Amino acid sequence: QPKTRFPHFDETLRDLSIGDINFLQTTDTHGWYLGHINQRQYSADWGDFISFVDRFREQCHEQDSDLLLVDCGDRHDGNGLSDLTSPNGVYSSEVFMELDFDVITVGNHELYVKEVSELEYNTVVPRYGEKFISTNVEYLNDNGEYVPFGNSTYRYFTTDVKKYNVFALSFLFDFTGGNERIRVTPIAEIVKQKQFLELLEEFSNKPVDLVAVVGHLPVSHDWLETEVLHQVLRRYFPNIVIQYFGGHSHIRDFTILDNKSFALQSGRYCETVGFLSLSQLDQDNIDLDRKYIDFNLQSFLHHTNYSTVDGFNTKHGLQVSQRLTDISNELNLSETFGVAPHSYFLAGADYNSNDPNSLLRFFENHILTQLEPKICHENMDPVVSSQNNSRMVLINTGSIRYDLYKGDFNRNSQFIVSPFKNKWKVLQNVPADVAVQIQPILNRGPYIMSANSANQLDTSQLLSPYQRAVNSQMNANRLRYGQTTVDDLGNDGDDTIHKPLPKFQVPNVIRSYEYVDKLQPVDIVFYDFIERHVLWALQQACGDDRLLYHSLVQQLTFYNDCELEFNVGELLKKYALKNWQ
Ligand SMILES: O=c1ccn([C@@H]2O[C@H](COP(=O)(O)O)[C@@H](O)[C@H]2O)c(=O)[nH]1
Ligand SMILES: [Zn+2]
Ligand SMILES: [Zn+2]
Repeated sequence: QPKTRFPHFDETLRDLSIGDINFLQTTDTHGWYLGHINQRQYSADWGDFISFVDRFREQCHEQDSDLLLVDCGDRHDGNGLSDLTSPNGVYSSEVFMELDFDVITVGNHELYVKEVSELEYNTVVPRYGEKFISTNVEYLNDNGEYVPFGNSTYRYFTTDVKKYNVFALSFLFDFTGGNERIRVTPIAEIVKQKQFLELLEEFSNKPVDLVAVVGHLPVSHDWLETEVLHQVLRRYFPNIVIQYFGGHSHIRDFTILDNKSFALQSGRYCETVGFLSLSQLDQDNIDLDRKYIDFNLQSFLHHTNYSTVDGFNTKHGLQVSQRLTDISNELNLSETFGVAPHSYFLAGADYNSNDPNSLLRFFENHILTQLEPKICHENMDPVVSSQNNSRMVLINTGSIRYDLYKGDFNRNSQFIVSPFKNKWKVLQNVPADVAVQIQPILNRGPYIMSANSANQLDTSQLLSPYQRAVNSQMNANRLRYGQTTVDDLGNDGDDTIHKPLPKFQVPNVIRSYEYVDKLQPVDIVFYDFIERHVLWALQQACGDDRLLYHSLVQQLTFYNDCELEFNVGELLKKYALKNWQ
């Protein structure tokens, strides 16, 4: 980390208002513990955050208040620090675990790959002991038994200062893409199960001052699973505060479920620390504050009343920052592959109007076309038709995770832009009139969330109605671009006042199309992660011609032995080495 991490912004910061019980939330960190090198706004690292938590706890305790720390999962996939080890997360988990959490749980990114789940279960779960919980995710252990993915399905504890009794639960959304060690019971089912209802019954008869649900699911009103859960919890705890913490959709959000129930979600990628305070838990009118703290030293110092970094940093925080530098060197994260001539934006530039700054257009025109067929495994059928056919290479935009910044493009940036190690498959000899329909069909269809199911979500639904509302921030011209959140409490949640970032619609899938003549049959190449979705679209495109659909599907095969060597991140590196020197 360069020493210039302390950003000097002119913006006035909104203060946090400490209450009887206070929370700091992280979610969807995806291994970004080194901080954002290209964005000063989010340039603090995990060591700085550790100092912040310690300093803020001191402040809360001085005011006779509690501080609890929660993490809602998705700690893997999205940064070289996490994804350059095998299994991914070896070093990033070590760094993450330097911080004590009061309640912690899993996200879907701890569950795709078996080795990642094993690492998580065997190291992170024991590290946090009773604080690591999961109510609806189970792990198949080496004895062949399904056990909670965590120490237990709940945690019941008493806070240090106010001696509040907290009953904590944790839920993952209805995720169907887990590996063979994972079993997820959807919320809609678990709320009918005897064992779960008995647990609620048991604790409704114990002293409980607060029910805390630390989950990996969005908090927006249109996410129905939360509503289903809330109705059941309210039956058992009619007059107790129920506080939800959510994640997964990577936004800042706060919703009000009823007069004693609220939900906070704190963004992604170590851009945001969520803050929540609650006071007068036993009254009908709860006093509360929520803030979305930008992940930088200026915010951290401001909220802990420090004026110098030297005074603010704790020994532990500095040690963790040093460890991060050492790991970064060991993994060679700053090895450069070239210099990007300008920035490319995922949602910040308009894909539909062919904006040259659109990352997705750049991928279609220059990156996907770099893919080469390569047959290495003896038992793999050669792709016979590729030489003469046209070719489409199709990916889900969910596999592209972040903007690509002007300047140094290095080993870390490669994983930041696209970390997944998916394999390529090919449908051969697809008639051109059928092939051209695949992308539009998928883009009209539901958002691709998981490999295993045709899913239900519309991309725009990832934003709550409040997020979608037009944001009329004040004095926009003098401010810097950044997050501008509108939630159930209004538009004063961001600790730093920003000018809203441009945000354009992102399609579900993008594709390159290489052809000599548009009538030629097409080889459609795509990530195995979206196989079910592509076959669904192919079926639609074939219409009544079932024979054609079946003969195409029969020839479905791997395109190459691609593994990491040819994933989209590697193609980007290949392009940078050739064109950005
Ligand atoms: O192998 C993979 C795994 C995931 N994806 C994409 O990631 C999102 C889920 O990410 P969250 O951080 O949980 O929101 C999923 O919808 C896919 O779009 C992928 O492309 N390949
Ligand atoms: Zn996530
Ligand atoms: Zn997620």
